[in-house]
Amino acid sequence: MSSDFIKDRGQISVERALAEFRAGRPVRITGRGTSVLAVGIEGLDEELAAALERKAADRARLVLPTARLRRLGAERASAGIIALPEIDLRRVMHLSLASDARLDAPVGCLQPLDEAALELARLSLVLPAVVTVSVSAEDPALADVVAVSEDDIAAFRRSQVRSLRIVGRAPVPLEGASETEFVVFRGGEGLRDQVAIVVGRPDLAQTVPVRLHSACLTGDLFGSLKCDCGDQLRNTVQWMAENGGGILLYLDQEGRGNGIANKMRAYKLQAQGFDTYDADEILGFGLDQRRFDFAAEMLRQLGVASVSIMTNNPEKIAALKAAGLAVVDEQRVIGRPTSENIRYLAAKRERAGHFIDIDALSAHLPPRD
Ligand SMILES: Nc1nc2c(ncn2[C@@H]2O[C@H](COP(=O)(O)OP(=O)(O)OP(=O)(O)O)[C@@H](O)[C@H]2O)c(=O)[nH]1
Ligand SMILES: [Zn+2]
Repeated sequence: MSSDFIKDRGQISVERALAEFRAGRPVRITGRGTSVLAVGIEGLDEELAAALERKAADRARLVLPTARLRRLGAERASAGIIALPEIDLRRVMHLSLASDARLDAPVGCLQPLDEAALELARLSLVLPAVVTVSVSAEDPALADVVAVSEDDIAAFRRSQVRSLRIVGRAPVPLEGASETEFVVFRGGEGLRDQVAIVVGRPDLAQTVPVRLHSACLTGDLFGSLKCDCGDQLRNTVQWMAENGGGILLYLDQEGRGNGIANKMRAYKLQAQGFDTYDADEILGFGLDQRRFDFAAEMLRQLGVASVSIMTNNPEKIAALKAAGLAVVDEQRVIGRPTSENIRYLAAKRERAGHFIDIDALSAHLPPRD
């Protein structure tokens, strides 16, 4: 395509690669004079496995993140690979996903481009488990496979913050908050636009109450009893409307940034007794994959410099401070405790240091029906 239409070739090639990964098709990753074909395990079937093996210049590799390798019994500081003499689908799925799986081979060090393949999986919100095979860069049969460079993958998240821009805004009266404006940004994390909800008329020259709210379909929309997000969302808007206004950032970070499909996989594991963080670790996710640098940029573009942040999450406070915003004070945002979410809230406090008073919450648990 002519350069008239292409402004940021690198960002575009990553966006195309994300679409391929989500469709379960392989992508060719290039860099350091080498090339690999990479495919997320969700897209793997017998036919694709055989095609990869035909193209492979050496043995296929299953690339797994630190969290998953830890679950398999290998304590490591970085991701690693398990060599695949043959791409045996049953073995690949078991090693990548089963909650009772243990290592059946030594873990090797990442080979060039393997980490880029894993980052592509994370960015495309599929399971963070990838099969890679080294291939020759000149193979004509790979001409129609979407190619992307290792460097462009590594730079993508930063470019998404840099390119963040307002693409639309309009008044949307809400129940209990009639003077509200939705401001839509393109860029940031996730695969959809981000929305800043300006409640009332906050004086941007003063300290502005703000909340960084990660999207939670189950809680925000359907009133899930498994978390406190829906209450936090509505209570925050209500409080802002009654107290001089504020800004709620509604961020495309479903599932602590892992996406709704992975959150449902985690919920299925939670139904088997795992807590919210162990369930994520079984799937290969660390404690919390989210970043909030782009949220700070959204506030900056809205003209906010000094904030009173409404959260229990120390990571969010630290992120706004690191981005240079003045965090003047913090307000806790607590939803109703339920017998289904009290363990989730306790885990956030015990394992992620959230400022949640579990004893006070437990005292208000509704009687078991
Ligand atoms: N992976 C995973 N994500 C979850 C689970 N329960 C809720 N979430 C997600 O957790 C996030 C909660 O977002 P927030 O309420 O903005 O943030 P927080 O980290 O809880 O901190 P606060 O600002 O104090 O609420 C959303 O992305 C939810 O989809 C779970 O069990 N597993
Ligand atoms: Zn939730």
